[in-house]
Amino acid sequence: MTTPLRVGAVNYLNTKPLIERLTDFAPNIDLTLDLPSRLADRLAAGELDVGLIPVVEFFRGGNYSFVPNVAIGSRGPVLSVTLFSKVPWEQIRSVSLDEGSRTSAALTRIILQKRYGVRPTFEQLPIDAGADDLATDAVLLIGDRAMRACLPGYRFAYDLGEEWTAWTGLPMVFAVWAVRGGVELGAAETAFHRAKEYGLANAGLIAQREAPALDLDPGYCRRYMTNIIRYDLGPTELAGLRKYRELAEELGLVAPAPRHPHAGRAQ
Ligand SMILES: C=C(O[C@@H]1C=C(C(=O)O)C=C[C@H]1O)C(=O)O
Repeated sequence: MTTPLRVGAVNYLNTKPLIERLTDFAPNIDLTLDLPSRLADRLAAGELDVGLIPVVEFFRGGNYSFVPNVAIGSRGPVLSVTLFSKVPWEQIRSVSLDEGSRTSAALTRIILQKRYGVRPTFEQLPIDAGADDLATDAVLLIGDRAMRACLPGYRFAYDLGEEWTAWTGLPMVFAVWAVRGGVELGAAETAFHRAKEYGLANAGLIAQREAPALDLDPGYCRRYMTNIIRYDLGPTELAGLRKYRELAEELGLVAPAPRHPHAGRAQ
């Protein structure tokens, strides 16, 4: 009997291609779905062995590794990470942050402070709370609810993937399959790659199946998964990841990476 591998994935449309038939490819995987922020907390608490967690939490984790070449990212607009704002960037003084997010919550702080020179106050927006009528100047939404949100009371709808790439020229990586230190993936590692390949080859079918429950157009869901979200973690995505880490470190959002005394900065 193989020991079960406790795997947690995000319950958003963008994740479906990564988990399609995952448990068929590795029957020892025990898969649960949750918010990205909660997956990160559960992985840190040792309740999961592998989690599709926000990259900022990957950096905070210390002893994690990741499944190579799999990610949730974008290059340019991402369509599902939006800062709705009543005022332009420079005038934002208060922000509500989606409870499900950690990467984009930190990204919001980074862009506000490093790109626009402002340091607003932040509060958390509970996952079930409506966002139409908040007292804060801006509200960050991610995932499926960001894709559906219209929020006519907010003058601006800033796409943070688009902002990031326009600013840095690099892709943005939001989440990776993080593996807790000491966990051996064994044959399951192949399953993560097979599931991704299978899921991406069947993005049209996934879109058709998932769209009604999301109350979204199937063609829109298909193009989101096929043309907008980037599931690879290649050299340019890794460069984007390093840039994000560097900025997050500068703001004290993650602890500085331990560096070999004689080695140059990994770049
Ligand atoms: C692009 C997205 O990436 C998500 C954003 C995350 C975050 O902000 O912490 C975490 C996981 C990703 O699934 C999205 O879901 O909209």
